Amino acid sequence: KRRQDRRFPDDFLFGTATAAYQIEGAYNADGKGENIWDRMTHTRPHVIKDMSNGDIAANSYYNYKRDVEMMRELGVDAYRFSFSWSRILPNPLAPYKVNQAGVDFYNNYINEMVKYNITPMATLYHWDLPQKLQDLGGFLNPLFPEWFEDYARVVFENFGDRVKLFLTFNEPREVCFEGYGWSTKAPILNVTDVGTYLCAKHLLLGHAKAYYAYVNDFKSTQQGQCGITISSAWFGPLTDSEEDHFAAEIKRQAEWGLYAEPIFSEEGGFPKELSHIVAEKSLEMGYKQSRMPEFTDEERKLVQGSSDFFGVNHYSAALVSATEHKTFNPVPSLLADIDVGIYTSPEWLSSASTWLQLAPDSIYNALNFLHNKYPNTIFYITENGWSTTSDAGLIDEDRITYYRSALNSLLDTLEAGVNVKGYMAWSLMDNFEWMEGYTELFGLYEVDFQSEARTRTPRKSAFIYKEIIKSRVIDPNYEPENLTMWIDEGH
Ligand SMILES: CCCCCCCCCCCCC/C=C/[C@@H](O)[C@@H](N)CO[C@@H]1O[C@H](CO)[C@H](O)[C@H](O)[C@H]1O
Repeated sequence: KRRQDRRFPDDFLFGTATAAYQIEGAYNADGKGENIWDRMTHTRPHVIKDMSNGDIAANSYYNYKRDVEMMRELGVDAYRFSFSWSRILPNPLAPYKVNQAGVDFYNNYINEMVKYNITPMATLYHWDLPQKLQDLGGFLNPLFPEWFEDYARVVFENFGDRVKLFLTFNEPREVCFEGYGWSTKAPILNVTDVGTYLCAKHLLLGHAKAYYAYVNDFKSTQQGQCGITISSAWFGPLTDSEEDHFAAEIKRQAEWGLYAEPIFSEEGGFPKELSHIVAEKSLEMGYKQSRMPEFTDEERKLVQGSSDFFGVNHYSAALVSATEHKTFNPVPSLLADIDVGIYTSPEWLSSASTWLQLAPDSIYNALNFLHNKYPNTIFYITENGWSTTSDAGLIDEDRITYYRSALNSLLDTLEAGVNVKGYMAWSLMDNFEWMEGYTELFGLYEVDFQSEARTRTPRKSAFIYKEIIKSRVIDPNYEPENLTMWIDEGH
């Protein structure tokens, strides 16, 4: 039984997170260029569950002052948001011609945060690739690392005087596997054999080039830090058998090791066992070489160590079996390569999202594992949260249960000596949930998508999170008196 007076350190950064395409709207305002989500939702609307899009979303491009007011209401220390590449560089091949209106928007947004002592944490890429780059192959083009470095330099130059925490990419797995190796995120390319692996290599090189651009040309004056966010669900073995332990390890390598190992491991390069499996299967199937590309020595060294911290998006867990619960997958594909089954317990509380359950101790299991694998690494939890259906309303008891459980697991993690410096709740407000449109909502604040103003109203969970941030303690019995929000003094 956990003690109830355990505290988060005073300097621990509590915040919330969002992403440009999911909240900003203004998809074609003031010179913004087209991105892959604009193109996909406009030309193939049926791929989104409710045929919706992010054209207006929460309209944060115009509502950003209200958004910062909500941050002040919650009393957050930090706010994680992302830049829209095509808003800043409508022609991404011409990085010397910025869209001043886009730069002004982010300047105003950041200034409003800084004015109220809210630390901005900025992601350079949260899935909204300029369409022009996709027309040239996107992450599959070997020129991608150069395009990304050019864009990163524009961001550091314009915003690095006030932003001290940068993240290059949000969730490489979702970019590469879901977008290129599968069809569950734009650009839904479904190149199952090589899409994930080629994208992973170019993404990692782009990350490393941006990181060293920061380290060599900006860090000494700006004094900030630059990391990457990797989705790190927990995958443990279904049984104690050796086969299931190995299956869980291979699943971890395929889900996040593919992106973490080249940066954070001592050896560098893609994960060993997974590389071996993919190489073997590729040759058996008549490929000339492994479908997983190699890094040259120079590339491996460039990527290795290219991060000041590890951003973890953590939501859930699954148990992995070498023999049970398998599904049919296209051959060849990453899922066929690893050939394991996954299981989630019916006893775990379910959210509105098929992939998201409250799996006990999952933060502790994932972070402790990563800490042991990559000792001395600094971690931030850059996303964690819970979805409800669109008719769920303001009294969101399941979300409260989830947040209390997750934060208790985080306290266990801190007590075990893992160096976690912050926690960003996903999300500040309801937003466009990618392929699920507006059918799954993650907001601490409800957004009325029927109103022109996109009115924001705090849910009960917002009051619970506010109390945790203020007291640094998780009181399981705390109940707000009513749902009227206020701003505390000093915020
Ligand atoms: C269809 C049957 C499913 C069975 C259950 C499977 C359970 C698997 C559990 C592990 C989940 C692994 C995939 C994890 C994905 C998430 O980390 C990730 N996609 C979250 O991305 C962020 O999500 C937010 C909310 O979805 C938000 O949209 C944000 O933009 C993303 O960064």
